Amino acid sequence: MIKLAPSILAADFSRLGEVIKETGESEADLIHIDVMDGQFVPNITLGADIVKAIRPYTDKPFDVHLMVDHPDRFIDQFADAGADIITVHVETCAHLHRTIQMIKSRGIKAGVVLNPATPVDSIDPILAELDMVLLMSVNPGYGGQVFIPSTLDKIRQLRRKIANLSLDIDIEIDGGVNKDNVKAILDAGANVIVAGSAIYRDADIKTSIQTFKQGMRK
Ligand SMILES: O=C(CO)[C@@H](O)[C@H](O)COP(=O)(O)O
Ligand SMILES: [Fe+2]
Repeated sequence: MIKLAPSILAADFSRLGEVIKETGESEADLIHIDVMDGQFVPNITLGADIVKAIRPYTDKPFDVHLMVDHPDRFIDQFADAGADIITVHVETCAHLHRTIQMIKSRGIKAGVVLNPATPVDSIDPILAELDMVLLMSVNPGYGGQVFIPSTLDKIRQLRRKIANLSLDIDIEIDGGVNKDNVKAILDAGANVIVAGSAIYRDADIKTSIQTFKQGMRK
């Protein structure tokens, strides 16, 4: 199933509750929440207390993308705050299998994120344990960057691998996705699309999401 996960990183943080409510009333399938620690990535965003504060504004699943070193330290906090999916970067996990088990032990979905320079093969041993693989199509840290075209080959490679193993795993793409490149990304085999600036740049969030989803269905 094809899904859209608007990234609130590009939203107006001064009215975050309202933004979550409007996104919740839209055709969005998930709400993508970028957590950055100023260590693994050169930027700081928000923590579990903010996720907890916005949780009452919608029932849509929260897709929490952890861009933090040693993510094991924060999994319980984000699960308690209301995350439905937690993804961790393979580049940050010394014991990836343990981290994935920690997430799943909380009864929520678990995914792994790969930076643009990290090969798809690096997660072969853990693939069968995952609900989702997130392929970064920019180097993480900021919204509004340009999509890296070699991501398309990684999507095809990963989709082939998943099909060969008869697994049921979502492929999510994050970074620089817009109405002009989203079809190529879906055609390559991705099924979950993160979009930040392409969605929240417009004041009318619901219409922006509706239009973006129409473009995904074409
Ligand atoms: O994880 C990240 C950035 O590190 C993303 O989720 C961005 O928030 C996507 O923003 P756009 O590239 O769509 O503006
Ligand atoms: Fe993200």
